Amino acid sequence: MNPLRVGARASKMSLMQTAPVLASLAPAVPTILRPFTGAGGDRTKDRAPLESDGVFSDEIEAALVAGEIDVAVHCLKDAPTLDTPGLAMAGFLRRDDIRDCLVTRRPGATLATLPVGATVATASLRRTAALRIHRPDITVRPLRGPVDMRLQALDDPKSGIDALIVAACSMERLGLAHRIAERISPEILCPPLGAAIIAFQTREDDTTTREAIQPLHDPETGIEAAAERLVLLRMGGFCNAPPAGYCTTNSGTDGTTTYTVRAQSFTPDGTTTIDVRRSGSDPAAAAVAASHELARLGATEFATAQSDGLGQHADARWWRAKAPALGPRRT
Ligand SMILES: NCc1[nH]cc(CCC(=O)O)c1CC(=O)O
Repeated sequence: MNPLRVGARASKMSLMQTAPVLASLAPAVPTILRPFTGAGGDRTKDRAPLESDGVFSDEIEAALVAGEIDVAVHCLKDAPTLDTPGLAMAGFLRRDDIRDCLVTRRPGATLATLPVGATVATASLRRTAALRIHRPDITVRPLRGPVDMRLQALDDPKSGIDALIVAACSMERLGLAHRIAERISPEILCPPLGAAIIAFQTREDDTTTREAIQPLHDPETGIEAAAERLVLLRMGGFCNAPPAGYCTTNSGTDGTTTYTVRAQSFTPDGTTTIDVRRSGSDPAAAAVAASHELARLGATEFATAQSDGLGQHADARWWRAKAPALGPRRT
């Protein structure tokens, strides 16, 4: 068969997570990798625009639509919530560890034992909100850019950064799992919808390519991914904003499978959190039920307020001005 032309972001993490996948398709399916150096890679400045829907993937999707590549590799977390017309997700790799992790400059510290007043670098609203709840003494320093560049900043003693919070799977994909100081419980820091899932996107009508990549697809992850995208769709969320959450699969000894969808929304100053779980044998129904409950408790207002105030999310005063209208802490 003709080689599959695969498009992926050119960051170190993207290339390191994509290369083994390509290798596993050979020799039956030869592949050629085309790296894309789009908007996502070099936004290390904290005044860069928020990571809104599709900012990482627009350029790769355009090449896919134009027929310049056959497969796009995305972190599902960064992929557009709505399928771009003519394109469709064709497979999902088995999910990695969904947890975020703490990476410290000096070994040994955990979120609980970081010194009072330590500086933790993250530009994520979700991570900032969790820090404000669990460690209000910590100074949050906005830091964007590829994970390997954030690590360089951490390791530079002049940066004054004591720790980072990044996805555990991004450290694993970079071959840096040994630098993980603590894998943070999802009860303390809820992962984003679509975390730790690598997705393959093709043209919708390209059955040849869709079949060629089927050996890579993990059905359980596919179901969880679909449930999580449904929550995102219903809540109007996007990569760096609420809601957070995930779907888990539990196979009972009696042959039944139960899906639990957790969904969470919060204000970044940590004053208000909504955290819901819905379970059932139908993952889509669980996702819809969790979304309804989140909306009923006011999360849609959170999401709207978040997207109104994107540039100001680090400004606690802005949040205090908005938060009273959103009601007290619910759960
Ligand atoms: N926004 C950057 C990004 N996009 C996906 C991941 C992690 C990998 C994944 O969840 O698939 C990361 C880095 C991070 O959050 O530390």
